[in-house]
Amino acid sequence: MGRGGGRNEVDRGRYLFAAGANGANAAADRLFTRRPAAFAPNGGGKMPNQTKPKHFNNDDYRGIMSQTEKKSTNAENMEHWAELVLPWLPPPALSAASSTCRSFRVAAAAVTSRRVADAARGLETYPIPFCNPTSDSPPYFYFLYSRFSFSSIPTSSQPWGGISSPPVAANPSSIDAFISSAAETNLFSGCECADCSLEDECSCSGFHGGGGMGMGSLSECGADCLCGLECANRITQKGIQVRLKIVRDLKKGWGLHADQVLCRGEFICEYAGEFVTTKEARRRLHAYDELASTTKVSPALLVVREHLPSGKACLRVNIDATNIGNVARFINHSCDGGNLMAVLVRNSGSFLPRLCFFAALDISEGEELTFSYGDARLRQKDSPCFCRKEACLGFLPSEET
Ligand SMILES: C[S@@+](CC[C@H](N)C(=O)[O-])C[C@H]1O[C@@H](n2cnc3c(N)ncnc32)[C@H](O)[C@@H]1O
Repeated sequence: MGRGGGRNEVDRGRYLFAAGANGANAAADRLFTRRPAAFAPNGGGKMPNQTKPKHFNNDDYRGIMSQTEKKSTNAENMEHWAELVLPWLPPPALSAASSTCRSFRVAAAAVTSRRVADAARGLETYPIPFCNPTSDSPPYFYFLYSRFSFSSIPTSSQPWGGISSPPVAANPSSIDAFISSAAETNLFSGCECADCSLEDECSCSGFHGGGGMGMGSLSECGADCLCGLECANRITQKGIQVRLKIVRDLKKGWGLHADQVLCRGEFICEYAGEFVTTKEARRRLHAYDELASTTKVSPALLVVREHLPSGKACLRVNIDATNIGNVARFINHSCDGGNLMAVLVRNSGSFLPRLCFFAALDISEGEELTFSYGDARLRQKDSPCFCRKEACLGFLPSEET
């Protein structure tokens, strides 16, 4: 929008918002019922029996009416525009827009409060609110939301904080789209069970202890299976089914907390983000390190190593949730291993595993959810750890790339 155009909108918006659509209509109603003297062409005086003044016909009233209607329509248009545009803006642009006129300021405040109320943008079963008791930062963290991991950026922008239906998120089948030629060459095929919950019947299901980094691994039904999303062997494919919240800590930044009691073994969430190659992961880690020295960036690039059964090879999976991912990107590190158990989950027919979190023990409402970021290896630029556990080593584990 040009400068002049913007100013024009500002002036119109300010005036119209002050008048208000209802106020304008009410004024128009009064015009027709009482016909105040001020509108009489003779400059006033009594209008006996509420009759029309001489020389002042219905067309004059219609003219006044249509002007009033136009103003109220413009006000409605401004509000409509604000609702369409503002949810697409990242915080700096939203704040710039809110300073242009009163309608935009009101609309921007509404967008912000809807963002604070649900980090998941209506894409999960329950809203996941931001809670900031510290006031040391903006009231929410801005990122694009994806319920599941994906292999290429699905969209460069996404509305957040609007009142319309939620944005479309990547779905579990996008994982399978990233897959291997194995499925195409029919090396894997899905199950055809009548009921996959009967373990000995379904070839897809199974839990194996000690996968990558000492984690367990789990197999679930996949894209080639005949069962649907309701299948009992797709626990991790239905998104987050428990109540969570994101709480700000002065030392650790945002952290994910339980907002209900969670039982040991319960599925919490997947670590959703973008699958990147190791070369790209190295490039990004380097860039995030550089940025961290000048800005408050909080990188969320996780490297998972899965040791293959032969013991000789290892599959490395890099998941970057720094800018696009789900709320697992807020899970902080704990030196004692935390209360979450990381499990590698592979959908039948998929080559790449997904990293999923289950409750490692019973968790009370309000408790922070944490896990161990891995073996602590001191890097040159080590970051201090504030997990506040007895076992704390004093610095965060970090990946040697
Ligand atoms: C995956 S993010 C976790 C969410 C992050 N706290 C935020 O505000 O976005 C990882 C970053 O969180 C911070 N962090 C995580 N665990 C921490 C801990 N125990 N002590 C201090 N900082 C921690 C570090 O800045 C780390 O680079």
